[in-house]
Amino acid sequence: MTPLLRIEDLRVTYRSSRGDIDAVRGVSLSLDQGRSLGIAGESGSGKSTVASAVLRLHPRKAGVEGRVEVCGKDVNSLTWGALRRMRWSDAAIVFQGAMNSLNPVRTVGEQIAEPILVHRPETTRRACDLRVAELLDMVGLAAEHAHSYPHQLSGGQKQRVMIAMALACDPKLLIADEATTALDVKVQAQILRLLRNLAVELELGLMMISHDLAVLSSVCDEVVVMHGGRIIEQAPGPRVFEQARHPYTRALAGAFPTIGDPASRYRPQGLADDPVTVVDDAAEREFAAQCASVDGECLVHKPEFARYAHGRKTGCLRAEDLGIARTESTVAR
Ligand SMILES: Nc1ncnc2c1ncn2[C@@H]1O[C@H](COP(=O)(O)OP(=O)(O)OP(=O)(O)O)[C@@H](O)[C@H]1O
Repeated sequence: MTPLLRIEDLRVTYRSSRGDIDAVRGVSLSLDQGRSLGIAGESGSGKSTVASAVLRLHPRKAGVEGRVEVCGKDVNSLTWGALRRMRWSDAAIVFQGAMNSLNPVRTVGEQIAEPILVHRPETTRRACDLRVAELLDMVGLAAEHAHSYPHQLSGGQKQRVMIAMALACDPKLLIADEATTALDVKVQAQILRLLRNLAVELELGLMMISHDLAVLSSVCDEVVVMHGGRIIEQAPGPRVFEQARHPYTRALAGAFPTIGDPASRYRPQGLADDPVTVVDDAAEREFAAQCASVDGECLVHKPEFARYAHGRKTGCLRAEDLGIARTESTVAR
């Protein structure tokens, strides 16, 4: 079966006045219909760049190499017209803080209807109203909310509207990029439950991006962890905590926010240095300098990304010393 999403050796470089930034450096992953994949990592690790590449939303000047396929379509060779059709109909995205991008002077119903009317212009007004009511129901909002303005809704309700909008054209792949980060803990849990239930009911492929490993492990079948533009670990979502082998994943698992100091939010615990954001070929060694389990070899060799028991993959040279046996041969990354 062709995966819904297949990314092969993706590399994305941003051009900036301070020089090139290799934001993604050889990411490969795939996602089947009806499955959910989480992407974890600190700020600057390249998570959103992967999401942008799936919908070709990165700046035009960015350099992109590798292959991205959505529903079997090679995203980077689509014409602009085909790309427009692919967005919303094959894949849709809900961004962090997207709820604040709702137009304050248009009703919720008008805004949910917009992608339907643009992408399916043959839809009658009546059919569109029915679809809006159905979408509101799917995200747990009463049909009357179609007549509400954004300021009349809570943050959680606005995020539900954004999810309804993303689902308007029946995409098969839904990407949620930090979609619950700005919400309080209780509402966050409700939205996560909603996303998980929708993914199951509609048999979506769900890609969830978050710096919060707990959030991802509660929703996703599989979690990959990014550091410095690379995937450094992959594990089944529900077991990512107890089975984390890479010291960076373990540090991320211990991350918690400090009240009153937003800059400290979700800083991985037990690492010595600043996170790697502007990355280069030495990023693995930079991580080694931060790592509590480092030994001499880590400072010299580039770690292999290898497969271990129970569907785990990790890019830590010392994984075997740290408690697991390799079961299959090395895989390219
Ligand atoms: N449009 C851009 N132009 C230049 N550099 C960019 C651009 N977007 C991202 N970057 C840089 O690319 C790197 C990866 O950024 P990205 O946003 O993908 O990381 P992230 O893990 O999603 O972080 P966050 O959680 O903060 O969004 C960072 O160094 C970032 O500063």
